[in-house]
Amino acid sequence: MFTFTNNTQFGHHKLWLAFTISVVAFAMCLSFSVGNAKQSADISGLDIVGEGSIVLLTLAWILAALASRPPGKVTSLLVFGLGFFLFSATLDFLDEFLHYPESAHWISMIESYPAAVGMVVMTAALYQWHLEQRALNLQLRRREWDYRDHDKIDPITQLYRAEYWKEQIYKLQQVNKTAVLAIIDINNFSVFNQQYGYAEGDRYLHEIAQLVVMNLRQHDLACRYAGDRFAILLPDVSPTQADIIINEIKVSIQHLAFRHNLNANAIYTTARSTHVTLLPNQKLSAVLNAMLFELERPQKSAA
Ligand SMILES: Nc1nc2c(ncn2[C@@H]2O[C@H](COP(=O)(O)OP(=O)(O)OP(=O)(O)O)[C@@H](O)[C@H]2O)c(=O)[nH]1
Repeated sequence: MFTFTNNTQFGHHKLWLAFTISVVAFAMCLSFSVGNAKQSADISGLDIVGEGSIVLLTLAWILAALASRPPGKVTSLLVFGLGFFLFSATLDFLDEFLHYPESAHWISMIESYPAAVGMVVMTAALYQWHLEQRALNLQLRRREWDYRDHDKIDPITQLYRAEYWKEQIYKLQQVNKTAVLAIIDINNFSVFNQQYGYAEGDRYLHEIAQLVVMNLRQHDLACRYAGDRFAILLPDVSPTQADIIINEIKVSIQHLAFRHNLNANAIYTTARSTHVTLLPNQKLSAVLNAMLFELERPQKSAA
């Protein structure tokens, strides 16, 4: 759930949290200062549930936006818009309990205006969000294709897991496309873990993942296959081009100078790989088994 820990953005939004509390407090002060309590016979339980839920859900939306988003234009517009909406919703909710004298009928009249302003501001926020997402989509190329499912992202490498890779392969096969599949395996990674610890191993895997992504073309895909293995999908590529790309990834990994703690001496590693061209009518599971078998063979054969 939402907490103030590193996993959420709350820590950056103390002012917006204060703004949200102030909006509710201001609406309450305004209503209580001019309204008188209604007789219980005039209070409708159904309206209280309906309008109370709108207030609670708007608050939940604000908290969700603040928990998930970094500070910036989109977040500010979203929370500002939702804040106006919350103001109207709170007034609406409170007038279920309060009766306003003739002289204070303006309060019921102004109730709907902040909501309308809030909607306009939120529309602007959503437009800005769309522009922001277009920029982010470009950064995500080579890590994510046309379908987002955050549950399938591996937290260590920040790449999608093998399941996603396979789904994208099936999609290519469905439209009769040929593609090259590759698996890259880091050599002797268990020895690295033993020497430097699992946490450093995680950091190493993360850095290798960045390298793999950097070496791909814009429309390729890199995923984490399992353990110290990376899965790559190269559509629209000739066998020679695929050879070059995969070889360059391995050379990059070989040149990665990983530094453990404050140690100036770099640690280097090597990787081996296997790749095949998958035709639309081939069975992925059979091809994958053959690739994994190839990787397990003595290292010369899958170099
Ligand atoms: N740090 C870290 N290690 C992992 C993770 N997942 C798997 N491993 C380790 O990766 C190692 C993989 O071992 P092996 O499959 O024998 O691979 P290897 O030691 O590279 O051996 P070869 O591939 O034959 O060279 C094991 O020690 C696993 O514990 C992970 O998420 N983080």
